[in-house]
Amino acid sequence: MIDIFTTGGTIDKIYFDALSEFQIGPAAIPDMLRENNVHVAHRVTQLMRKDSLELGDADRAAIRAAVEASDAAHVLVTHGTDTMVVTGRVLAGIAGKTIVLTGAMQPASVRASDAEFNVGFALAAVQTLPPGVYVAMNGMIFDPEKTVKDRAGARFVSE
Ligand SMILES: NC(=O)C[C@H](N)C(=O)O
Repeated sequence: MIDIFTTGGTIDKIYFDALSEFQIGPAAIPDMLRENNVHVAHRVTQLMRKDSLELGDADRAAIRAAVEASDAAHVLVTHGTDTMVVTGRVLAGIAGKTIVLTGAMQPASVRASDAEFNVGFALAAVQTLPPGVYVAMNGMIFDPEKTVKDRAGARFVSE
């Protein structure tokens, strides 16, 4: 069983035409898994709908509490990329669980998005990596303690 917690971020953004801007909508991952015929046992819980720049300490504590309370050994967290490593650090030290964070640089709702690739990659990572906390983005696995987002390059890099 993979417990999937969604927190928002660009991966879940949808275009609101009346406002001509993107807002965070319902979690993209349930449709994505169904459309891609993913049958691995999983459960999706939307914890919050926030751009990760708006997450505070209380939000991160709530994410940690949800992960700690999960009975699953494999936990996937979808999250905005700007502060993904910050939340990854807050999730350190939860014993016996493989915890993988992923997200997207472009909304899942747009055609040229990295969302499906990243979610597929993260699903593989969460089922195969040993216990610990990882960021799985754009085909690479990162240690949140030693990683930064390179905003200009739209990628993560190890420090
Ligand atoms: N690509 C993203 O997810 C960036 C967004 N500002 C966030 O961190 O929620």
